[in-house]
Amino acid sequence: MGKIYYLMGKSASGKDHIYENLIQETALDLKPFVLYTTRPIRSGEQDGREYFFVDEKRLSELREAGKIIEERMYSTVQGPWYYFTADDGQIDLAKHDYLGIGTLESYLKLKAYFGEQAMVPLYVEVDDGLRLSRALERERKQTEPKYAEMCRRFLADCEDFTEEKIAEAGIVRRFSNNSTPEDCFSEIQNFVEQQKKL
Ligand SMILES: Nc1ncnc2c1ncn2[C@@H]1O[C@H](COP(=O)(O)OP(=O)(O)OP(=O)(O)O)[C@@H](O)[C@H]1O
Repeated sequence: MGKIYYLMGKSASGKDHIYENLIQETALDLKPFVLYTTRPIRSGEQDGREYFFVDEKRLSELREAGKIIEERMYSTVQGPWYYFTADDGQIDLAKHDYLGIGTLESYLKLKAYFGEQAMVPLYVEVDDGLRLSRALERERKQTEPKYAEMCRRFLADCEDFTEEKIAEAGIVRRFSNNSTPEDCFSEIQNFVEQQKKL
């Protein structure tokens, strides 16, 4: 039976970067598990790669069709943004292993939906000061930097990723991304290789 490897961590902890590297590692043979969002696409992102970028009308259609596994709404400085996971036929655990990115909350809902044995959490951590400076550096490179939203995300993370919530989600193993991206990636790569042998 296949597994869903699920990357989690606070904003700017390096999930996208690690995701890209893991997906490209052909030996791991992980298929992308793509979530949906109604937030505007950022420069450098591609529809169907980081997320499926859809509008609220599409979300309503999927809701009405009973296809939503989990959904979250964030009140941002640009209005409400929805992030959601849909049972749209992309997952076939009889055939493949998958890699997704999400939150603790979505991880718990996926665990309830697909079963605990199907889910492997990959929790990435970076010291707050370092993470904030990486977030700022990343935002500066955007054509229209959204600093207020960056700050909101940083503060919201403190509530979304409390130690209690991490423990409640059953997350024990943590991967530090304080050092180089290569160090963090190779630690996760080794872990996934071990898991695939189980
Ligand atoms: N180990 C590292 N050392 C230095 N910079 C890093 C490292 N890992 C990631 N970065 C940089 O930090 C920034 C945030 O990384 P990334 O966008 O991958 O984070 P994320 O967790 O996907 O963020 P978000 O959840 O906000 O989308 C990027 O500019 C990335 O290039």
